[in-house]
Amino acid sequence: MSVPVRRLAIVTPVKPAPPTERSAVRTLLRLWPYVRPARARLVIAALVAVLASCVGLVIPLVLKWMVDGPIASGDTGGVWLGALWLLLLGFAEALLFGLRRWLVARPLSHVEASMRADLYRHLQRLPVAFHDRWASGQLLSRGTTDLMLLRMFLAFPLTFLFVNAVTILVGVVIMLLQDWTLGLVVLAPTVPLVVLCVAFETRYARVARLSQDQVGDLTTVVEESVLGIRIIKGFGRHRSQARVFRDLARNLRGTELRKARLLAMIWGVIVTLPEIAIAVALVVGAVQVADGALSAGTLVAFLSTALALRWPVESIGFLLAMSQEAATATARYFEVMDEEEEGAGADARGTGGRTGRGAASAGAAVKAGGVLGGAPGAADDDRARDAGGAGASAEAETGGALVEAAGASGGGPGPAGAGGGGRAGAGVSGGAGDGLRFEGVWFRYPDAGAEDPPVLAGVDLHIRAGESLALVGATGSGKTTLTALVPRMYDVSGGRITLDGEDIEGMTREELRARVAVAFEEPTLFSATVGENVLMGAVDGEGDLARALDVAQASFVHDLPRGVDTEVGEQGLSLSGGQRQRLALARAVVGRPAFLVLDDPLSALDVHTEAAVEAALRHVLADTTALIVAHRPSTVLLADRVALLSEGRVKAVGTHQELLRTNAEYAHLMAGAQDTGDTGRSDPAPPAPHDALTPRAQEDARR
Ligand SMILES: Nc1ncnc2c1ncn2[C@@H]1O[C@H](COP(=O)(O)OP(=O)(O)OP(=O)(O)O)[C@@H](O)[C@H]1O
Repeated sequence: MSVPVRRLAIVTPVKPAPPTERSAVRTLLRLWPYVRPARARLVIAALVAVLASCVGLVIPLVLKWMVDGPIASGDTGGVWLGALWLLLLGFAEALLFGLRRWLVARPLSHVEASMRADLYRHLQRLPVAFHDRWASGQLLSRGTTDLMLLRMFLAFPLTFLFVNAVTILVGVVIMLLQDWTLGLVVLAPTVPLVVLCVAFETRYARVARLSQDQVGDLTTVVEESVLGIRIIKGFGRHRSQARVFRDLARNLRGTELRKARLLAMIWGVIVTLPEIAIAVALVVGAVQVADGALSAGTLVAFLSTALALRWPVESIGFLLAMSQEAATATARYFEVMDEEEEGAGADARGTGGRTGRGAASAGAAVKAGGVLGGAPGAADDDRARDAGGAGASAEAETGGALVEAAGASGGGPGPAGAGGGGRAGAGVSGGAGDGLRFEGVWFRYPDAGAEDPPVLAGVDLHIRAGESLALVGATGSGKTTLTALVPRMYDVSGGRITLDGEDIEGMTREELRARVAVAFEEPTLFSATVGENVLMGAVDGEGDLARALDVAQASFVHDLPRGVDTEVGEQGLSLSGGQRQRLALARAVVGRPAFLVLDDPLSALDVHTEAAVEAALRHVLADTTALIVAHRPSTVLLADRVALLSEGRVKAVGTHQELLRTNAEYAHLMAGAQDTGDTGRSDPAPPAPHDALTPRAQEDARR
């Protein structure tokens, strides 16, 4: 039994880069909402940088004045004055650049932080189906490396592409004014440079995207290796895992080298062409000075200006490269941000498991005709709830019982239409106190192929208020999937689920999660204290911690170094599997939920602890409506009735003994469980003497 988590893959394939429909500029413009609050500072910083660059351009003019004036006339005082001006100008330039940096540092770190916070918030709200699809490393790299690239872009290339453009323009005007023929010589490489830069940008965009995706894949492997270190060590998979890592690292290195080659090429061209032009201008200028057509001071000023423009021109190559990487990072960031969040209520249909619509037509028909028909596409929660309530009461009038009518007979609704029609006719939902109902529920995972059969194909099941029902089925029959639909980890593809007659899709997430608590076989704990982990199950973080620990037989926490205040470490790996499961169970019951969904929550416990937990759980279950996935007869016996899930439908419902007698498939499944050591006892077996147990079981039993 497993929580439906992302399918395990040692290497997650690179997410293919979407076609680059947007230009880099249009992509980068999407950053505007984040940059907006910092706009004033950015503009001031850019103006300060332009001023600093222009101050730099005045230096050649002072040189010209010195060469043609004080130096030519031997005026020592004038030379000192010129030198002082040069010193002041250089100092002012440095000061202004420092000011620019100071102006942007704080607001830009704020931009990065708020983008990261938004990404995190969004990730929390994306449906489970999204997380099934996306490798965690891809998400991590978007939240770290990509955002760092964006901050660097906003701090540097964004300003300097503008500043350098203005500087080059002013410098070119100064050169043309000094000697237009020399100016034209220096300007000659402009056209080939622009053409080359455009070609470079296109090629670099592709490689930059590949590299950033590969960083994401590498992050995934590192993360999986760290989290799965026990498996890797246990199975001696160091070498194969290292090989996977090496291959990905080699690919990334190859891509980085391609980036470096492209950069080297463009930089080489950007540096060489202007240098050649300056050299030609120097020769032509020297000839003109020799001919007396140009003053030496003008030539010095011209060449100094040309040299002052070298850096703004040369830097364009890597500024473009950084901008391109920022555009890719922006695209990657918004690929995640553009994913639709789980909605709060009825209008949220379609967020999770909605891609299997085709096979879901029967259930959809039920929904359209019966329950939400009165308010299709209800725009807000209240309207949707009204619609759900109306549907529920309308159905209540028709009388009858779903499970008994359709499920127990084994003749569930057919795949297309029959089920919908049947359900619509026989559809019955009570109001308050109706318990938990699955009505013609269809489900297909969003990433399933169109030809794959749905996991659930018209499930009808009614768990009466206060009743506990065990769900039994062969492995892969869809038990975990069915339980995941109740807290809306996925949305049904068709049909509906009601709590006390109210469609769960008409409820807000908060409302739903306040009423339903879940515990899975694979318990997930967080890096927090035991108490915090358990109290996560209570709506407001408040609950009867002691009672919950008692129900889950988790008294072992009192033996931990700091009791309930003990930190459990990352994923609670410092605890045993059984201890983690008991904490997860405590978390499920701490909020005293009206509905409890337990996915084989006792599988890791030894028989005696299981018996003790079951005894305590019986009291909780007495006033809770519970759906319990069970593999073992002992867990089945916790429940009032049992439902057999097979081929996507509920094939039989009854008590354990009834089904053992009347249903061969059920008897077979339970016989299998007994063969593997379970007794199928109707009461918890008396604890065996401690010395008959494994050391872990003995320890657990003692506790
Ligand atoms: N996230 C997912 N994406 C796509 N298919 C999935 C996903 N999770 C489960 N499945 C598929 O859905 C089917 C039902 O799986 P599910 O985990 O619900 O079965 P189960 O009855 O709980 O099995 P078990 O008893 O082994 O845990 C399986 O065929 C499984 O491969």
